[in-house]
Amino acid sequence: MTDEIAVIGAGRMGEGIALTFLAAGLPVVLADVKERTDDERSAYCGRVRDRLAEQLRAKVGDDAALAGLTVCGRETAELSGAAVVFEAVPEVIEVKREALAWACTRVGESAVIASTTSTFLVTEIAKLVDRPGRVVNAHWLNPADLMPLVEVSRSDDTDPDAVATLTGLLERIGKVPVVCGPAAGYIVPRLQALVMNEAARMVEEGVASAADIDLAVRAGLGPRFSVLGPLEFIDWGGCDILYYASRYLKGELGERFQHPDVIERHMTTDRRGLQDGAGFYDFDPAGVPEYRAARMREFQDVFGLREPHLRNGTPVPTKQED
Ligand SMILES: NC(=O)C1=CN([C@@H]2O[C@H](COP(=O)(O)OP(=O)(O)OC[C@H]3O[C@@H](n4cnc5c(N)ncnc54)[C@H](O)[C@@H]3O)[C@@H](O)[C@H]2O)C=CC1
Ligand SMILES: O=C(O)[C@@H](O)C(=O)[C@H](O)[C@@H](O)CO
Repeated sequence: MTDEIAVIGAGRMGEGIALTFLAAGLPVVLADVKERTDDERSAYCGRVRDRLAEQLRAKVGDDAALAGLTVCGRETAELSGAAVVFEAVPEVIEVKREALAWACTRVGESAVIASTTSTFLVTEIAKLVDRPGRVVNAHWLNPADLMPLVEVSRSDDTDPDAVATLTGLLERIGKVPVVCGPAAGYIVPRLQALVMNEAARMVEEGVASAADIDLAVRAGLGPRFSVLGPLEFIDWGGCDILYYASRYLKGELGERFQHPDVIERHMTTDRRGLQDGAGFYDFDPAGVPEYRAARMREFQDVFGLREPHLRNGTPVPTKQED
């Protein structure tokens, strides 16, 4: 496998992906495939290159890795050497169709094609290329160069080697790939859509100010979930707590708080979490004290990092009244 990466679309995500690979020392072809005049293309590619040079300097101390970057237009892009091609054009299916059809005429036989789409299922994206088995969705979070997670979504038709190539590459540059099926919203957008909508609803209902809701998440939910994922926290705190809380919240706030069947099953099959030695995870009783202590140390590390930031974080710019 060659080391070369191609990125199609030089916007927010395309630039962030290119920056990530360049900083890791891998060569990148960054192709701007929007129709433009020669002058527009030249100016656009120049701006992208300048921005990446500046970001590389900020990230790794110099822009030496810029030597591995080719920024080009669709007329001159040479993608045949790329092991993995990341498509990062706007979230419009016709635009993706056009860009991927173009890419298929340029990429090598064994290249993996990874779409950064936030919403389209991998089964839909696979219809837009010549060999559907080589298509995987790679959902980077924004900002792409900083967020460790990349959600990798595959379908039953995806070649397992394509998934292995992509996850191997991501791990090699220090990312944390998580593989999921072809379900709408992957993992993070699905979870965060509920959280963001509920936060907005609380502002609308006058429960608290936007700033206080955001602080509650930054000082509470966010740091906690960086140590204990939500399923681990169900086991940690007790499935019974979630079960009774869901019933109460459903009664007070509505149907959207209905728990799924699996929560009811865990209640009736002695899988309430740590207290039963089983839940979403199985716990070896002998290992539980050390497990708890280790997680508490992780909490201390996180709060050590977060405290000053929470107290002295960058203020949100506020519009001044005339
Ligand atoms: N912005 C975000 O926070 C995130 C975006 N994504 C996904 O990444 C993909 C790219 O999004 P962004 O980088 O935010 O978009 P963007 O708008 O910043 O960049 C898109 C790039 O495509 C070019 N472009 C515009 N119209 C085009 C056309 N008709 N044909 C070809 N190229 C065209 C633009 O000039 C730009 O270079 C989308 O699928 C989006 O859903 C995924 C995660 C987060
Ligand atoms: O989590 C991200 O960085 C992105 O995937 C998004 O924010 C999505 O575009 C979406 O979840 C926004 O609601």
